Amino acid sequence: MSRPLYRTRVKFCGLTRPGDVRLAGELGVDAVGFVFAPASRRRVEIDAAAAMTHALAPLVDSVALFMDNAADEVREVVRQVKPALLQFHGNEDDAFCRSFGVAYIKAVPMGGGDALDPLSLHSRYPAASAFLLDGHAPGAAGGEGHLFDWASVPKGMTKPFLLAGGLTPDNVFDAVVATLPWGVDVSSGIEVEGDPGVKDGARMRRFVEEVRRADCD
Ligand SMILES: O=C(O)c1ccccc1N[C@@H]1O[C@H](COP(=O)(O)O)[C@@H](O)[C@H]1O
Repeated sequence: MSRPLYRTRVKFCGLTRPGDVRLAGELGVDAVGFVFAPASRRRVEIDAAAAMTHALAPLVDSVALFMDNAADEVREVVRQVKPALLQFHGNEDDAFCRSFGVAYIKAVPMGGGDALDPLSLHSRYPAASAFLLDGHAPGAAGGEGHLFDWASVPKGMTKPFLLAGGLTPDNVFDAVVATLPWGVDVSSGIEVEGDPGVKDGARMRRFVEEVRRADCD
């Protein structure tokens, strides 16, 4: 399939350091994610995330990630961090996700082995801006580098989808060519080994280069 002038969006997730946020912007990344999921090893405090937004380059979005957080906490993040998008990884329904007045992405676990039915997904989350197809199993958290079979990405997605789960600078070229996603989302694949939340500048750079190479393919 030819994709003239197509640009795959890139989101770096689980940032915990202002310097990584700054570098993401310099590399031309479209969005950075701050994790508020309760049990995450990359969870940041609300005031730390708000401070990191000052390191965002112009035209780079911030995304706040949740997994079954209480509504009050989501509201407080929205108030203080002012994210452009919310990303939900738990059992939140459409009414909950859209109740904060901020566009949202719904994560879909692809690691359970069941075929994904795009029609039922779209009808369960009619207000979602996009879906994030992630490699973890249903009920599990993301950010653990779990790949899934890209052949299971359904063809009939009428909303944009982000591909996630186990992406690295070494496989993202193949991932983009195989699935033609709206965007890709990565966390552990651009980190310093064994240090969740600490991104590796060289891996960040190579990840973006590989996405751009795929866009020219
Ligand atoms: O990053 C986390 O700690 C996290 C916690 C709970 C839900 C989702 C989480 N991260 C998301 O998972 C994807 C895939 O991560 P990886 O690249 O496989 O490490 C990541 O893009 C985050 O959006």
